Amino acid sequence: MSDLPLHVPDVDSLSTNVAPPPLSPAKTGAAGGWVTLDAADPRLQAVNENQEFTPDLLDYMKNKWDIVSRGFDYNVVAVFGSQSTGKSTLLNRLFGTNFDVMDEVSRQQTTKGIWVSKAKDADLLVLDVEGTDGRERGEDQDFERKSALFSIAIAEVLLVNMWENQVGLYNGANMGLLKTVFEVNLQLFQQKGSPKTCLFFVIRDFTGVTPIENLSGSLMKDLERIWAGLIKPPGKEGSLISDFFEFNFAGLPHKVYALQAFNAEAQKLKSRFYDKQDPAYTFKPTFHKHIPADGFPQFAEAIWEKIVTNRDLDLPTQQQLLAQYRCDEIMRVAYEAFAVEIKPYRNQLESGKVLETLGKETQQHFMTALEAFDQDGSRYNKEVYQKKRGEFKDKMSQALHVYYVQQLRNLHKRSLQIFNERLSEKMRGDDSDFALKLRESRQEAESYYTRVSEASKLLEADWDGDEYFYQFQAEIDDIATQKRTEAMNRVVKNLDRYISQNLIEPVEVLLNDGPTDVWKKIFATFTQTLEKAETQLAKQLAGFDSSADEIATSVREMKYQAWDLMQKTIKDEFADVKVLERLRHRFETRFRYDESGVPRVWSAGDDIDGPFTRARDDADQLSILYAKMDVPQSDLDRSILDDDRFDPSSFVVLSPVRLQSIRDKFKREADLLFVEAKRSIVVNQVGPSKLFYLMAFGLGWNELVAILSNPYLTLISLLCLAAAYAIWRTGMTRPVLNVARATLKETATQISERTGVSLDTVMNLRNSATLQRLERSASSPAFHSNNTTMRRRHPADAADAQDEVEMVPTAAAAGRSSDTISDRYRTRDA
Ligand SMILES: Nc1nc2c(ncn2[C@@H]2O[C@H](COP(=O)(O)OP(=O)(O)OP(=O)(O)O)[C@@H](O)[C@H]2O)c(=O)[nH]1
Repeated sequence: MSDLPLHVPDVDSLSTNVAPPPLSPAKTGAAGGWVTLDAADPRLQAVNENQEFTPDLLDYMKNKWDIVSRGFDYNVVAVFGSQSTGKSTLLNRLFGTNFDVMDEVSRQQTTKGIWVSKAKDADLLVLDVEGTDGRERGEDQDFERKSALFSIAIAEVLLVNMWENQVGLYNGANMGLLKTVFEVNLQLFQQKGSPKTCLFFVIRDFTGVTPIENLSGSLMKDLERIWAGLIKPPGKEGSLISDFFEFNFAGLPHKVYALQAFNAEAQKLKSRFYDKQDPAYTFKPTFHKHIPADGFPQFAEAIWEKIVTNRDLDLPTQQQLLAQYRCDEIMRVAYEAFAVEIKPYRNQLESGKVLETLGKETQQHFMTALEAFDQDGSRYNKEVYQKKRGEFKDKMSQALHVYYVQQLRNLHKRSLQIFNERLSEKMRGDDSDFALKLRESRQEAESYYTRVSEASKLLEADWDGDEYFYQFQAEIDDIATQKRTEAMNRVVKNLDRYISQNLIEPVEVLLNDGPTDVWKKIFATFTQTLEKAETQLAKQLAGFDSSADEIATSVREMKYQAWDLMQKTIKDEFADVKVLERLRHRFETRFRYDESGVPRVWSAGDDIDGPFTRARDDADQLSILYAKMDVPQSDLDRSILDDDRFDPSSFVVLSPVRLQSIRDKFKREADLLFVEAKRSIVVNQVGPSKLFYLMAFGLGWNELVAILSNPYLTLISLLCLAAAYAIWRTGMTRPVLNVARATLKETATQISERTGVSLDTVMNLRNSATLQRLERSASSPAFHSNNTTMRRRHPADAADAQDEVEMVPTAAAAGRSSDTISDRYRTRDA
């Protein structure tokens, strides 16, 4: 802080000591916007009309004012107020400066820009600032805001100069301007612990009618009200105006009409700036900005730069405000009409429709609304109008963008539908050329999407629908992959069908025939089928744009699946029952039929044991043949052998234990068939002997003669013979015998009822005798020599055997082929 001299120069002497300042027109002829003064003039234009900061401040502070070496011992005061309110006069009076004072006659603005000078006899920098509300700048408040903010930021004391009659006025007292300045100052320069600034209100032409306390109270109310309305930055929301400012007030009487009083009050006021002992001394240490004097030029320049580049000060003029208000109003009306016009599209779009003419129609509504806005809005401030026009276009564009997005969503669904429909049409029942069909369907769907989405755009807008299109493409990719997989599965399934048709039946036939090279033939069939299937698969997969790798993998998989199918087929075919059936079939074919395929009817003396042994051994050999796939594994396709799932043990079809079990079962069945054959001989042998006929003839001679000698009996006998012949000739023998049997049965029933003997006993007399004979035959040594494993039969088996004996001649008589053997087995099993 400078030690200002205790002597306060007399204001009158100051005014007389200072040479009258030249009028401004004489000082404004310099180039580059700077006002040049002669070298002796100690004033400097710190900021010119172009808002440029002087490069000479340091030079002035050093060479002209000798203040640069004062460290912190200097002060800064600035003035703020409306134009031509005597600011420069006040400064000159108080601080002995020689700022320009307005010419009374022309009454034109004097101070332009910001001027700085040093106070006489004090280390005090004084800033004279261009007045506010000047007619020269009109509505452009830009500079006055910046200069006021600059003054508050760098000065410890800001003299707010105003006429007494301006107190209480909002604009007249520059309250609006101060509000803006406070707001920006708070944002830009006020930190926690920042020094306060003194706002020193100097009421000019003060009459004293209203005491200064009342005027100051009124001003404070206004100031607190505008402070309350400030937009305060975060952290300072609850701050008070007194946190940043202190306030002083002083009244100066009319300079012309009360000159003496003016001089006296000016002298007192001056004392408050010069005399530290004055109780009302103004420059308190708390106001000092703590900038050393040699850094002040840089500090002031930096502050100015920050202010001129701050956008918050770009506030509108009255014209602009009016234009804003009117344009907003015009925009509101135009937008309402526009909203009504476009509303119907919303409902249609929300119902999922694709509106192919959406872009064209909304464009028309857009242009109509814009024209309505232009018609009225264009009459107002061009800058504001253009800005609002842009806002209006944005607003309409945003509303239509919602429609556009909904349209794209609907379009997405519709285009996918088109894709699916086209692909399904092309693929109907035909999976060939899948890739080509897919490409065509996709192209159709995509071009539809692109065409409609482009047509849905607003010409003025820069909407980007790419993201939606990519989503659409991604979904097509997913569907295409799914369809491709489905189609490929169908191809593979068809191949599976082909393979099973060409594999299962031939394998079954080969196994039934059982040639000695059965496995070789089965493998040959398998390899042949695989080769054909591979060719077919490769050909079909080529239509899917499959890579060579993909095809190779599919072929490998197909081959292994074929092998798996063959294994399953063989497993099914080698269930115990089926193997036994085949062995039995083989045995019967050899044993029951001769080489020409004619069924054998065994008669006494026939060699049964020989054919039996050969047939049984032949079937037994077949079982051994079945037990293992008798082919080298290397015959199998390499890719099957290399597959992880391949099991080398799968070549063993029947395990030794199972094989033995099947052979045992088969031998038991063969033995049974052997017994059947033996029984059939016994049955054939049963019948009346020649002796029986001779005895019957001898014993019946008398009855024959008696019949022949009696004409009636002869006639009856002849009739019986004729009837018998007729029955024989007409093939009615069996029905007649059946009738006879039924009669016999009925007779036996009657006898049983009357005699009390059981019916079974009566009916089975003949069979029991036969059975006994068979049992004896079955236990003969010849039988046992051919069947070492045969065991003694249970009586219950013997009863079964009897039924079989009766079936043999019946089957043979019906001429059934060997194919019906299994049926007979089933009958027997049941
Ligand atoms: N009535 C009255 N007139 C004054 C007073 N002080 C100065 N004037 C006159 O008012 C006119 C303007 O004075 P300036 O000091 O140039 O006013 P200013 O506010 O600096 O003007 P600008 O720099 O142009 O804004 C001059 O003709 C002064 O003689 C005052 O206290 N009362």
